[in-house]
Amino acid sequence: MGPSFDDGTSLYNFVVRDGNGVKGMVDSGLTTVPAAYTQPPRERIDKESARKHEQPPIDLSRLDGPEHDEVAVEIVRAAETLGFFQVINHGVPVDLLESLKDTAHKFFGLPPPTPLVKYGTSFVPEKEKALEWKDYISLEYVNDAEALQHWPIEIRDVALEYLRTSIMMVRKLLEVLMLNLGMKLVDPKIDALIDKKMVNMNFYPTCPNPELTVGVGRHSDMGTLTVLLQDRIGGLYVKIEEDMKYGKKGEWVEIPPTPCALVINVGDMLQVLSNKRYKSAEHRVRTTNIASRVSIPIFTIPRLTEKIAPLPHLVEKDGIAHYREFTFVDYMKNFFGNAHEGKKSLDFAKNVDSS
Ligand SMILES: O=C(O)CCC(=O)C(=O)O
Ligand SMILES: [Fe+2]
Repeated sequence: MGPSFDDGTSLYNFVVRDGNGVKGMVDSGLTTVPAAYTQPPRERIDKESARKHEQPPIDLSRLDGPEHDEVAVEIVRAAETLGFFQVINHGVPVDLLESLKDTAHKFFGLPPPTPLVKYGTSFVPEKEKALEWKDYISLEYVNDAEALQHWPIEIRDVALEYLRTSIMMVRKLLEVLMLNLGMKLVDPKIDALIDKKMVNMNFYPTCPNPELTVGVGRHSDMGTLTVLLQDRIGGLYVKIEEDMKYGKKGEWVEIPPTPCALVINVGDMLQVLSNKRYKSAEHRVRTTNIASRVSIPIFTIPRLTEKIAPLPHLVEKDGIAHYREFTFVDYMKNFFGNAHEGKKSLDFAKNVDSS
């Protein structure tokens, strides 16, 4: 008889303690998802009704030429509207993107236990509505030497190269976005906003009941900017915050997999600093019964002790501060102390006077 996934303890033991992951459940021949992974109806994803977001990717190589200002406007527009956009000619080698996806598939194909891989979400049943259909590994970057020492050997070299090349791009994007907010940026401020970096590898195993599950539930990213590499399977949906030419408020649009492109999204910290101009959009990921999917995000977050608040001259201009000042570490504790619930994490920083 195969393992039982009906009660929380044996599920936890199999998936987490014994390191089999969601993938291990699938490989054991499971035909229906266990109750713990079944989402309440309002969280399920109706993939038929989601349209694709059809904005073409932004060509970042144009930032270095005579069209710099036009590209800067495209970046700012994207951050102010959907909060998600795709970029090409981003400086991250295209063959590296391919090897990252291959490496992720191979890594998650290794027999368990792979001790550094975390399975499911927080496994705090009183907080989670239902678990996510996902296995992942999170690599925190402190410096090259520590990464070389602690990151799993199978993935560390490609992950480091990805981080190195992506961060140069993140810096350029942040300069454009901050300059548009009227901030003359000296490098140290940018550095403080992207002081901490994490490379995650997400593996979404094939799911027997994709209509009942989510790969990742509705959330916004807590940091500054996120870079995301997705494979060709697709399934990343973003919620539109206000009516725009390609969609209506509240509608979900899919960010279509685009060859050679990276996805960029605004995190909560940029929404706060910009006093709500830039959108840290709610997003989620569906599962499929066709094939497993990998995605590889880089999260950039501020220094833990950094004080975050809307920029004072924006508050003056707007006549209101939509957020109060807080220390980033407190924001982070609140973020991880609660289950994903859309953009609720931002309530922590909301000013009582703000609508
Ligand atoms: O897998 C994806 O496409 C997105 C994952 C995501 O939103 C996250 O890890 O924060
Ligand atoms: Fe995310």
